[in-house]
Amino acid sequence: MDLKPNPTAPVLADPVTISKSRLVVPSGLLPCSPPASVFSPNLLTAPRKKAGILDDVRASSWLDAMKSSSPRHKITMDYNHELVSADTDVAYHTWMVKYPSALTSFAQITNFAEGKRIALFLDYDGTLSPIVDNPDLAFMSIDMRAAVEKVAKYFPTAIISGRSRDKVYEFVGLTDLYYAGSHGMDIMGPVRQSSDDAPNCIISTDKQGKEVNLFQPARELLPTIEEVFNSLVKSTKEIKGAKVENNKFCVSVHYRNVDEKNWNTVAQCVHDVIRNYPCLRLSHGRKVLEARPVIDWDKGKAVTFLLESLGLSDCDDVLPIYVGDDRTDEDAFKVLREGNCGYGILVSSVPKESNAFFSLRDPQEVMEFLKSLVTWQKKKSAL
Ligand SMILES: O=P(O)(O)OC[C@H]1O[C@H](O[C@H]2O[C@H](CO)[C@@H](O)[C@H](O)[C@H]2O)[C@H](O)[C@@H](O)[C@@H]1O
Repeated sequence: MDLKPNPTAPVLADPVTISKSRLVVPSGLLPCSPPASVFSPNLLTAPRKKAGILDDVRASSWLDAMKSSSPRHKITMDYNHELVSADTDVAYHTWMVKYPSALTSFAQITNFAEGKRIALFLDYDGTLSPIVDNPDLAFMSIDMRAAVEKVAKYFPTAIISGRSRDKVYEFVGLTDLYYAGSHGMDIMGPVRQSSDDAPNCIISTDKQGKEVNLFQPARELLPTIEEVFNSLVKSTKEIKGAKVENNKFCVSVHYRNVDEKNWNTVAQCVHDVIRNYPCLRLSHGRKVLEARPVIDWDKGKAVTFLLESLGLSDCDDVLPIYVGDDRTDEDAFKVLREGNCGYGILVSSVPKESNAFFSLRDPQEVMEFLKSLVTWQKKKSAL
């Protein structure tokens, strides 16, 4: 799979993912379907398909994607590239013309927010916490936690992560926020006025005993995902550095610490397991392959869902801002861009094609941005 930017292709399209979902997602649930179908109860009716020769081709295309996303193989413009050189510094400044810094454009953002309520959506890894080798040690700093806590006092704030909801809650450790785990497939939010349009919602209680709404559109697949997790742990156990993470509604296979000469073994192991589960598809993040349910649900849908749940879906009164660094965050950027209703902010220290409007270099700048929002809101309230 070639991840190089192609001006004629949709931004960051993932051919493997797309072709697989086209095979199995009921037509009414395809991304272009009208919003009414978003909460269809039939999200999991994926027909069985046989594994075939195409699957081997797909396994090798995943290896290509893994290689092309490594710094030695690419110069600019892709999602897992993490080295910064003098050349890329020049490229970065050129790129920033298209994706200006949210800090230097702060006045523009807040001008647009005049008379509106800001709703804030934050990704976790690479946004609130720096990318580190061991996913279990991706802690956010004390300062960042304080900044998130403050900003959430002034603006409705949600964390939307690829991690399991419990895990990201453990990392963030703040109560006055909303949390969506598994790339938006596990949302704990406020009780909706009407759940007619969201049949996968159940009433539950949060850790403080407060009544909340739990939305888990792939709930039926939990045993399957557990099974896949166990198979992947088993099949990758001999690969030095490989790590399998159970994110509840998706399974992540990390290859950040695997010698590049063994990446093909990782790709093959993952592919060999996933090919037996047509209800799952593969996607690719920062040095990670992820198996996730074939349902028409992503971080973009999660943003729409949370805005509705919070009674904040009127674009005239609300300005949603989504801050994220990875490919799955693009779904949310796209929803905001296409709905012409909010701003996506891409966190990146290298140029990447994106549906975001603005950029921030790293979590440190994210923290500055959050603090600026608080200062701005405080000043406004004091007037
Ligand atoms: O949506 P996010 O909150 O950004 O989560 C996406 C994935 O993040 C984690 O993996 C990434 O960060 C790790 C820690 O810095 C890094 O070691 C890994 O290489 C990155 O891919 C998390 O472990 C995954 O489960 C998430 O899906």
